[in-house]
Amino acid sequence: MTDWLTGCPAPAKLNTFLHVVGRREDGYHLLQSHFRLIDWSDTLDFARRDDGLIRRTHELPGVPESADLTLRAARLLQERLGTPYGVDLTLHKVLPAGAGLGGGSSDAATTLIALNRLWNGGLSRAQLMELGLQLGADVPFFLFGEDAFVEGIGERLTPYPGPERWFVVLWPGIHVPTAQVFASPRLTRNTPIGTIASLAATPLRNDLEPVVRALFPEVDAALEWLARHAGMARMSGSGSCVFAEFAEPSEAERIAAQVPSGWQAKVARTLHRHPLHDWL
Ligand SMILES: C[C@@](CO)(OP(=O)(O)O)[C@H](O)COP(=O)(O)OP(=O)(O)OC[C@H]1O[C@@H](n2ccc(N)nc2=O)[C@H](O)[C@@H]1O
Ligand SMILES: Nc1ncnc2c1ncn2[C@@H]1O[C@H](COP(=O)(O)OP(=O)(O)O)[C@@H](O)[C@H]1O
Repeated sequence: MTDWLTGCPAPAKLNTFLHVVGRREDGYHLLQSHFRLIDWSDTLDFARRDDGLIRRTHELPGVPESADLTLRAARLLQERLGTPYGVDLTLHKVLPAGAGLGGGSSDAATTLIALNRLWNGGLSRAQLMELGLQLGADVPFFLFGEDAFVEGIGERLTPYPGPERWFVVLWPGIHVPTAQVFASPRLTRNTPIGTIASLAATPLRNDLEPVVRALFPEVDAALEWLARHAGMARMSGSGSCVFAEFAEPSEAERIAAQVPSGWQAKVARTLHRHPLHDWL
């Protein structure tokens, strides 16, 4: 049994569309969405400890240890397995947080996958997905590990592979609090439920976009700029990142090169599978 794992990737996702189709009794919203993995990632290192302690060696601005999704994931798995092992973990943060890319959720998913291996946990993909849902609605998707049609609050997943694409992902430099977006009285919560086939024939839309545009002028400006230069633009998840989609990398690079200074642009490509897919 190996006692460390380094350079474990935690890739981001984009929502090519997102419909809010209802609300659960507990206030959580029911969604239908196409989640795609992209090759823009955080990375994590893990060193097993024999004394049961779980420690981080990184700092995350604004995120205390008690809220860090990597530590929360490690503690949850340790408890579930009843293992005597602990870990020193290090997150190399690249992805903007609170940006609709699911970075924190992906960090949590990679932690569960890596520690399940490092601690010889033996949990299946389905068991880890169930555990991951306790950490956040996006976590099961990253454990599923491939493009998916996502329903419920994020726990019902059907494989939904999309074509190879390149995206210009534009980060307007702000963090959007997901809970504030879902709490807005402006949010429409009654988009008709579709099937994969019917939705494939429907124009792509993110129901959270009008709410975020109205609350955060930076997101509105980024969407406007991208629509003008790329001919299309949508927001991912609850923002703040917006993106345009291309069939060729050269076109994406051309648009990214024109992005005004002050905004961060990244050209990202679709991933066929999560890089750690075969670890489960
Ligand atoms: C909207 C989406 C779509 O991909 O993405 P992000 O922009 O966050 O990546 C997700 O469903 C977000 O998932 P995630 O970021 O894991 O959300 P959570 O931490 O579970 O929830 C944060 C808060 O948002 C609200 N929430 C979240 C998900 C959901 N389906 N309905 C909700 O009402 C709840 O108030 C919850 O307390
Ligand atoms: N490891 C982590 N990386 C990023 N954010 C984290 C992490 N742990 C906790 N958080 C908290 O989760 C929030 C949402 O993070 P993230 O998943 O990146 O955004 P989003 O849900 O918009 O995609 C952050 O604003 C931060 O407070």
